[in-house]
Amino acid sequence: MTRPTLQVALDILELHRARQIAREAMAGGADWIEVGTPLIKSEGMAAVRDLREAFPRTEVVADMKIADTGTMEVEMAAKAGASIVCVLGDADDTVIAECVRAARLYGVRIMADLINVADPVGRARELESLGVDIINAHVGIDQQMIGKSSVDLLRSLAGEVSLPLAVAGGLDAETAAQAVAAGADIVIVGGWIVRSGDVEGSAARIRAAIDAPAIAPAKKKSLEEEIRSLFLQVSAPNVTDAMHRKGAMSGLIPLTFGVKAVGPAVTVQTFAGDWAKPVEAIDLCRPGDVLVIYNSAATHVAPWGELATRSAINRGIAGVIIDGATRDVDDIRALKYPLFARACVPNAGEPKGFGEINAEIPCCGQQVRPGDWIVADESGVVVVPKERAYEVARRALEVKKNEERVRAEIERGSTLSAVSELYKWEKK
Ligand SMILES: O=C([C@H](O)CO)[C@H](O)[C@H](O)COP(=O)(O)O
Repeated sequence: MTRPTLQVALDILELHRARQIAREAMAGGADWIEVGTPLIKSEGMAAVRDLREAFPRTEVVADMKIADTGTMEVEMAAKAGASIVCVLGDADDTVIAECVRAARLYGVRIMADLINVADPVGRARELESLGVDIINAHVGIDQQMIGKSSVDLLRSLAGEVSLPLAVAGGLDAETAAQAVAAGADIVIVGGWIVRSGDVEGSAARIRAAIDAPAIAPAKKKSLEEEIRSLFLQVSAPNVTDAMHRKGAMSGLIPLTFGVKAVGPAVTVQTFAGDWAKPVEAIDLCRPGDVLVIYNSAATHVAPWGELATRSAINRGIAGVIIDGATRDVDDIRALKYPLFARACVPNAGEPKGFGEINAEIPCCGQQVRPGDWIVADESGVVVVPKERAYEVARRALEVKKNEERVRAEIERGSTLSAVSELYKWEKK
């Protein structure tokens, strides 16, 4: 088997950072450099020129995602120094044919990207007959967030075309190895390398994985397990960032430090100090649920305390959020239990039995339905609509990964303003 090619996709907005990240990725074992679409949109052909100059002996791939004016775009990328130019596989045949003609004239190759193509196998065959040089089984970043897999797309193409096959979309060391086992000649990795805090090390891990692909049988998780494991890896701020600054409850205090609560909500609506429904709800929760209580935002009387907390622990409840007050905070802290409330007050209420369990409730400025996901840590509490839980969890992990490389650059002595070219990107 020939050694698979590792193409690092520089999906970075700032050229000075892209150049340095490319150096580190090459040191880790990358073969080809891709000037990613976001970099091309941010810096134009200057980015292709710059990276060609910095890496004179490397294949430089311009991810132009050409949709029209094939000749003009291939020509500009080729003249700037690209040796491979990407066209959308979904572009009209006239565009593909023009790209191929221009590529022959300028001595470059064409990679056709199957992102969003309805019939990938049929289109890959057509693209081959139109003369493209490489087919890319690509699942875009937004599509990855709803669980689409580039390795599955690649598998569907195996043996269908005789062109070299590339694969791109959310690959890490494990899935990159699976892609090679499924027939990938070129493995394209963006985020997992370029957003990592250790770019060289991450590239080296992918290199090792694709050079000797050892496939461990994947353990299938349920969707709920998958969502939980993703949310456990991120913070509440990562989650609101992923939701375009939505979902955060306001006015809650984390009463226990160093703990986190993640899980689907069981909701309780009740009147100030009436603790019957909150305590009955404990027995209805499944292990891993989060109990969310609307207690009329009252801060003078508590529907919750130590004995309820001990009961919640016995049921495996992941945490409790109260739009209202709690008492027994010292005991609850000693139990290291994740509890978030508006206030602490010693007054107990009474078990009158008003209210209901598992109806939609307001909670600290947000609406919460049973089954919506809660992510709570020392920064606060976020609610995620159940229909978008997987997607938001994936996006939150992307937010976290994005911060890793930026953090590493600040640790090396830079500042947030310099790393992000803040003045340049202020709204004009
Ligand atoms: O082509 C890409 C995407 O459409 C953004 O331009 C990425 O380079 C490609 O998906 C690889 O990046 P990751 O998915 O982050 O590995």
